[in-house]
Amino acid sequence: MTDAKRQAALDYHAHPIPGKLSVELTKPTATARDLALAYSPGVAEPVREIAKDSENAYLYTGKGNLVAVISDGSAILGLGNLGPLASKPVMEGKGVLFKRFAGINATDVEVNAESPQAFIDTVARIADTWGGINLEDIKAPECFEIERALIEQCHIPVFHDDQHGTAIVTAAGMLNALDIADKSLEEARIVCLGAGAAAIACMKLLVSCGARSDNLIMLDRKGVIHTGREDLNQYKAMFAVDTDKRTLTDAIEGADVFVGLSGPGLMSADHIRRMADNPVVFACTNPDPEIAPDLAHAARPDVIMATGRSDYPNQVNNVLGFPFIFRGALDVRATRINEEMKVAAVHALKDLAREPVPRAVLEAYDSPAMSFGRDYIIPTPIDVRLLERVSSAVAQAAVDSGVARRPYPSHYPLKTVADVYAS
Ligand SMILES: NC(=O)C1=CN([C@@H]2O[C@H](COP(=O)(O)OP(=O)(O)OC[C@H]3O[C@@H](n4cnc5c(N)ncnc54)[C@H](OP(=O)(O)O)[C@@H]3O)[C@@H](O)[C@H]2O)C=CC1
Ligand SMILES: CC(=O)C(=O)O
Ligand SMILES: [Mg+2]
Repeated sequence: MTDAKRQAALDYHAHPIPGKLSVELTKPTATARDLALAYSPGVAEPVREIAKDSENAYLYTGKGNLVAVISDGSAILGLGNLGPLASKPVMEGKGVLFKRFAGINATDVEVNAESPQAFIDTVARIADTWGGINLEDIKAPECFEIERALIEQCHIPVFHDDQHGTAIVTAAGMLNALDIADKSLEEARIVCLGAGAAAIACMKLLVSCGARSDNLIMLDRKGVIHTGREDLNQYKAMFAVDTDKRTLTDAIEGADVFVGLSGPGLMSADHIRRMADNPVVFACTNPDPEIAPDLAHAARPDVIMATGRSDYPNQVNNVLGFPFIFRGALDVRATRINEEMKVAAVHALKDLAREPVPRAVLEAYDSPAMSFGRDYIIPTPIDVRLLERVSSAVAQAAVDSGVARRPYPSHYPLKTVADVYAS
């Protein structure tokens, strides 16, 4: 990043007031009567109702439209383990995206936990406060057990965004990219650099969408994950293949797809030159991808290239998923976010990319034209139709799969965030 851009980012966060979110009032507070309703004595009435039946919290408090974004700061973007407080700008940022794109109020919570169990205990004790929990930037393998335990212990949807949000968006983009390359997921030879939270979940979902495990090579810091290794945790071991390939240079030879969920600058021009025709490269590490798009395009004019960033075409980033997935889940009061809901989100995203792009998106991206093709494999986050399509698909899947506690919303489809409270 240039010095000017770095300073612009710091100024954006510092001015005119520090941070990116604030709390707003939803009720009048001007008069003594208002205060007597908002606080003492009026507030005692909803207290009594919630004590009688906890479901009344959805009626009398903001719980039903409130998501916690919770992190321990152990895997902040691709920056590594920088601790809970340093993760706060990202968690506030996720809150901004929840509100801006799906009308969901979000509180960020940064937990200083000495162990995964301490993290689980802390979150489980306060979970009832929210309508849902979005776990964020927690490193593997701890994230898997943390998510499993919290899903079991909490009565609200718990969703590790770096796993499932990323996997949903990656699968949608991948199906479209391979279609454009005239290849199929079933036949594609895939290399995944990274074997952490995002990589494991992305590869699991690609396999359940049709990719063949024996066509897939995953690498961690020590190289190819193969059956001869004795240092693999159970999550990596699921992807161990019987091969004599050991390095990225070995693995990438002739590959159709590269997915990077690892660290900055780890893919070279030489690597990309070794790939098959029309290679699909998702260099998704944030903020600096495994290979810069300019370098990738210079090395391979036939590349179909995506990054996690907003300033290049094809942003494969979980921002396309989590706001709308939680919107749909909250609106039917789903008990969890299950596989059916995730698959519904994949198809809604994939299909939307094939439709004409609204003028508002072209203006926001200062682009004369965008249409389904190499530089537009997935919708942009600014596209208001995501709210309509993804939230509806997720809510319907929740109802159909039996995890919804409310019927499909009568005020759906949502056309803008202003429709959120229209029920
Ligand atoms: N675009 C998007 O929407 C998203 C992008 N990401 C990106 O994915 C990356 C990983 O995040 P996450 O899964 O949450 O983090 P984790 O800490 O869970 O996993 C990181 C993985 O990257 C591997 N890795 C790190 N450095 C190297 C290296 N030099 N060579 C090979 N492998 C390496 C690690 O290997 P080892 O296991 O050996 O330590 C580990 O498997 C981040 O950069 C993040 O920004 C994540 C979520 C969403
Ligand atoms: C996008 C995101 O969640 C990450 O890079 O961690
Ligand atoms: Mg993240």
